[in-house]
Amino acid sequence: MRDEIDLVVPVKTLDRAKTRLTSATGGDPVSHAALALALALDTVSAAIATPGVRRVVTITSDPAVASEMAALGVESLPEPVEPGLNAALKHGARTLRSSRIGALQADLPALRPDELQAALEASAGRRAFVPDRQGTGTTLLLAAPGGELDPRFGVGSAGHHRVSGAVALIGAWPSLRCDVDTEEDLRLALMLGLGTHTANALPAWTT
Ligand SMILES: Nc1nc2c(ncn2[C@@H]2O[C@H](COP(=O)(O)OP(=O)(O)OP(=O)(O)O)[C@@H](O)[C@H]2O)c(=O)[nH]1
Ligand SMILES: C=C(OP(=O)(O)O)C(=O)O
Repeated sequence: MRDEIDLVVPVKTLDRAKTRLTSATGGDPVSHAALALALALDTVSAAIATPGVRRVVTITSDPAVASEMAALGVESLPEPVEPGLNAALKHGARTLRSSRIGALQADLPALRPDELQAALEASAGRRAFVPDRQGTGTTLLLAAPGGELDPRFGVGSAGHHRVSGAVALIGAWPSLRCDVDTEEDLRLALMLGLGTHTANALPAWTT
C-alpha cells in the first residue's frame, strides 16, 4: 500500500496576506484578496488531486477562505490563540493526529500533482523539506511517519529546517518550488502554467 500523508495548509486572513504582492493588483484591496484566495485555491486543488495525499486541511481564521475551501471539499480549522505561522501549523498537526503529517505553503498556484507526488516519494519516510526556488524558504515540510512536524517557517526557513535535521529534497519540481511572494514570482508561475483560479484572478499587466 502507498504511504499516505495528511497536509496542513496555512492561509492568512486575506486582508493581511501577500503584502509583497500588493503592487501587482494596483493597490485595489478587492482584487488583492481575490488573488491571494486564488493562490490558495489552486494550491489546495493540486494537493487534493495528488494520489499520496489522504487529506488536506487549511488553518485559517478567514471565513471567506473557509467557505471557498469547503466548496472544494476541504475542511478548515481556526487559528490557535497563539499567533503566527508555526503555531498554526503545530495546532493543525496536533488536531489531525495523522499517521504522517506535512505542511504545504498556500502560495503555489502552478503546483502540479505529479511533482508533489514525486517529492513525497523522494522523502522515503524521512522528515524532509523542499526549499523554494531561491533555496532560502520552504514550500513543503514533511514529518517522518509517526514523527513531529517541528515547523520552523519564517525568514531563512530552509536553513532552519536543515539544521533541525530535516533532509533537503531538491528535484526537478519547478511548480512545487515556485512560491509566489512577488510580481516576479507571479510572472514565473504564469510561465510554468497557473491553476484556473489564479489564471482568472490575474492582474491586468499579465494580459
Ligand atoms: N494560518 C496562518 N497562515 C499564515 C500565517 N502567516 C503566514 N501564513 C501563511 O503561510 C504561507 C507563507 O507565508 P508568506 O509567504 O510569508 O505569505 P504572506 O505572509 O501572506 O506574505 P507577505 O505578507 O508578503 O509576507 C502563506 O500561505 C500564508 O498565508 C499565520 O499567522 N497564520
Ligand atoms: C514563511 C516562508 O515563506 P516565504 O519565505 O515565502 O515568506 C518560509 O519559506 O518559511
